Amino acid sequence: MAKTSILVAGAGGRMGRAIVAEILKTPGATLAGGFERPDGPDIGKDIGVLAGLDAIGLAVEDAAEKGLTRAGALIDFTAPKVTISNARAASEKGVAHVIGTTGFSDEEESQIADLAKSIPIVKSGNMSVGVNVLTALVEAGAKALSDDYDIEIFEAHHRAKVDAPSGTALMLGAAAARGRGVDLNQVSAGVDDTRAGKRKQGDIGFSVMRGGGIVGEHQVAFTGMQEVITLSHSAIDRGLFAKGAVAAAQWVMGKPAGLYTMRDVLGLG
Ligand SMILES: NC(=O)C1=CN([C@@H]2O[C@H](COP(=O)(O)OP(=O)(O)OC[C@H]3O[C@@H](n4cnc5c(N)ncnc54)[C@H](OP(=O)(O)O)[C@@H]3O)[C@@H](O)[C@H]2O)C=CC1
Ligand SMILES: O=C(O)C1=N[C@H](C(=O)O)C[C@H](O)C1
Repeated sequence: MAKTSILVAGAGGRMGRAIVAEILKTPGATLAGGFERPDGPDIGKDIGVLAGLDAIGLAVEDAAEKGLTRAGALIDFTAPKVTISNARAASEKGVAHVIGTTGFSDEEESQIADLAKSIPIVKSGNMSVGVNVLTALVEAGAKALSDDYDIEIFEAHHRAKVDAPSGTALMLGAAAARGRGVDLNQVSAGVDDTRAGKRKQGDIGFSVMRGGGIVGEHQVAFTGMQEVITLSHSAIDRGLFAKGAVAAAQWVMGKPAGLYTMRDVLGLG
């Protein structure tokens, strides 16, 4: 099998299944296989059937290692600790890594940056074109408007989402902070605290909702005393993120080691 084929971590997950389906319909993309946790319920099942398609004769494996010997890239939408362990395995085998997982600690972020010294890694909290364009709009808005406009980032997701605020909300917060020339860590409200008390001028606030099957909603509001400007993005289908992830895998194979973002993949600068 060509070393340009793509291995899928968490192939039985919500995103894993969407990614398998996207690889199978993308011209030039080949599926190297998929894996789940060793005691997972999907081990041994046909990956195509799990993705809601016909059988393709590839069974879900119980570890990354075997699949990595066949793959040029690993797409990984799992959980932070799993992704760190996969990044180590990918770097031992010299395989490019596309990371969609969110909710990393600062320590885990720096481990990924270290591993990106030996393999090319694309990492983004949101793989859609729309959100990556939206970050540029938010940065421009924050630059143009004074801190008399309160910035609030609202996100809503399905009931099974684990991390909060979402990776996308944090990307949008970082874009707003860049526009204002401030450090997000110094001005973010709502990430760790309760939001009780008056709003502090210059704070970038985060609000979170969880419910049902919401795929992903994000809004950035700039609220002044006389007007509100709202920029927003709605994800209608997970295939959106899968499409971005497969494009990232095809883009990153053969690139020099380094930590890349979807803005690099999409040529957004
Ligand atoms: N960047 C982006 O554009 C997007 C990012 N995401 C992020 O992707 C991540 C996954 O989301 P989602 O698909 O909804 O979550 P799911 O829980 O549906 O999928 C994660 C999958 O990983 C599996 N898994 C757990 N441990 C391992 C292991 N050791 N090896 C291999 N697989 C393992 C899980 O199995 P089990 O359930 O049995 O534990 C599950 O099947 C989240 O962090 C989410 O925020 C989601 C959408 C878009
Ligand atoms: O968990 C999800 O579902 C999603 N996670 C990503 C995030 O944390 O922003 C991207 C998308 O919104 C869906």
